[in-house]
Amino acid sequence: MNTLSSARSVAIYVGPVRSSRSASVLAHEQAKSSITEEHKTYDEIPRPNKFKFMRAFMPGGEFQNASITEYTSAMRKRYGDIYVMPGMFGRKDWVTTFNTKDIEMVFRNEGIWPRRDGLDSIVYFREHVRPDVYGEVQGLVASQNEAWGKLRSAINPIFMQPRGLRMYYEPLSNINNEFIERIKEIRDPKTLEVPEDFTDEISRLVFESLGLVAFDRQMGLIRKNRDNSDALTLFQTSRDIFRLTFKLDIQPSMWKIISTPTYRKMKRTLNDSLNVAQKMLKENQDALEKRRQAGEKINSNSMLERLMEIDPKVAVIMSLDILFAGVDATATLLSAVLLCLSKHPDKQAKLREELLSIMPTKDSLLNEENMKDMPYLRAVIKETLRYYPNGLGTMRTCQNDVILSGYRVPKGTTVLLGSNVLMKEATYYPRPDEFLPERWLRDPETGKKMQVSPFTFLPFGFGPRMCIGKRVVDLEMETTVAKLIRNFHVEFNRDASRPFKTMFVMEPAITFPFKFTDIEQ
Ligand code: HEM
Repeated sequence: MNTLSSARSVAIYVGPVRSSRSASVLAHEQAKSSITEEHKTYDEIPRPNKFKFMRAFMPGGEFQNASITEYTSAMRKRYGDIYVMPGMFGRKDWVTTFNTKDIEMVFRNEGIWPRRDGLDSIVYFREHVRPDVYGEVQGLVASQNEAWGKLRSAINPIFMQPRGLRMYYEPLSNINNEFIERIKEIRDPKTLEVPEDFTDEISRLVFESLGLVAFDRQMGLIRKNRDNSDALTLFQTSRDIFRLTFKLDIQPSMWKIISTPTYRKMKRTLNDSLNVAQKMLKENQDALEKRRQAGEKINSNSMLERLMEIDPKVAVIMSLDILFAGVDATATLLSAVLLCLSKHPDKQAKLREELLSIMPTKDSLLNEENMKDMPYLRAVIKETLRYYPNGLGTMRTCQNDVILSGYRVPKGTTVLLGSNVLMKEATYYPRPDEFLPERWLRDPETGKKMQVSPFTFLPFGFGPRMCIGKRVVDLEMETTVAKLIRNFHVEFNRDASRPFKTMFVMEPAITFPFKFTDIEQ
């Protein structure tokens, strides 16, 4: 069955997603007309020797344990703002660029169905190992071209409109209350510090919140049901997939030639998560059916039910993608916000002042209305995304021939866009090493906002293929940070000179035993 055109599915718009077709055609024509023989050829782009590059990732090699930001920065120093990372073992060359004009050029020419390759091991699993489940619906992270366009058009209204999120304020508040109880339970009564493995607690909180969106239920992993085995499988697998895809798809790997232990682990991990997700969503469907049969009129309009309306298969795939794409990135962002506020107590006090005016009591409920009045909270989160960039940037496969830094780059080339690295450069952000949420607010004297090059602040990507979870992240981060800072004064009394490393996305490199002191009022 073609799941997306089945009779019960919502009307699906087959066309450009958000961006205008004519704008993209125009950009393509402009890009084409400006390519001349005077431009340097693709082969002239600086690059390391393929075998030397491969050896650098082997035991004893320079990049053996390097994060993606470490090895791309080392290469940038050696080759400049644009270079080729040679392909190997069935993976194509990737051009990497740190030039804002190139980044803009690639995005402006991304076409109506922007293509982001790079997760080949997941694509392979979905296409060849479990076609029985995925069939024509590969999910947003893995599909391309028209198949991606159809799916994204169907799902966009569910994720990108604020009204879709309204119903989550109350259950999210319950989850945050549970997290606060958990902090009080586990912190040392004398030092008020939480245990070293607190990042696991943060991940459980984020998993619980995203699980609410993905599976319409609270799994209980924070306190009530910490050993829930299905939930633990989903929790663990969604985190493992990221690490495995880094090893298989970003670092040189031979899995396309021979079945490596890492690929076999990936296959088991993907199968395990799929089995649990299918089981859970079947339980949801059965429970709904029972209520329907009992004469209940069901109109919860949750995100999951709206996905089910499109197709139950889309719901399974999307639920898994929410956890895979969302848990680690959001959990690390929350650790980073707490760290920034701990290391900058003046900013924390300023934020609390704002919170006290909106939340007179510690259990004041947050809603769409009062959340609008929290500009400093939003500035703190935005500045954390700049201060601790989550990864290098994103990728696009060029849909047209383009000129990047004066070189002719042919259609079909994959380009790694290193925009996140630019967020720490003084050329674009004055005083880049200072944590200054104020840079995102209007200057009280001039009334002006900082001018930022739009192609240097893209933590959620760009254009029709940008992160579909951005609004969910905003909701989750804003409600949780507000609740925590309203309840506790947070400190971190350890060295935090290198707190994160970026393998595929950023992850903690140290433990985070924060100190949580209750706020009196
Ligand atoms: C701090 C947290 C997060 C960050 C920094 C982040 C960042 C990103 C980035 C940079 C992309 C690529 C965008 C592009 O290529 O233009 C992306 C894609 C995606 N993200 Fe997120 N993300 C986060 C959380 C989430 C969450 C919570 C969800 C789910 C609710 C999610 C779902 C997705 C999906 C499904 C895609 C693929 C979209 C597509 O290809 O159409 N992300 N994210």
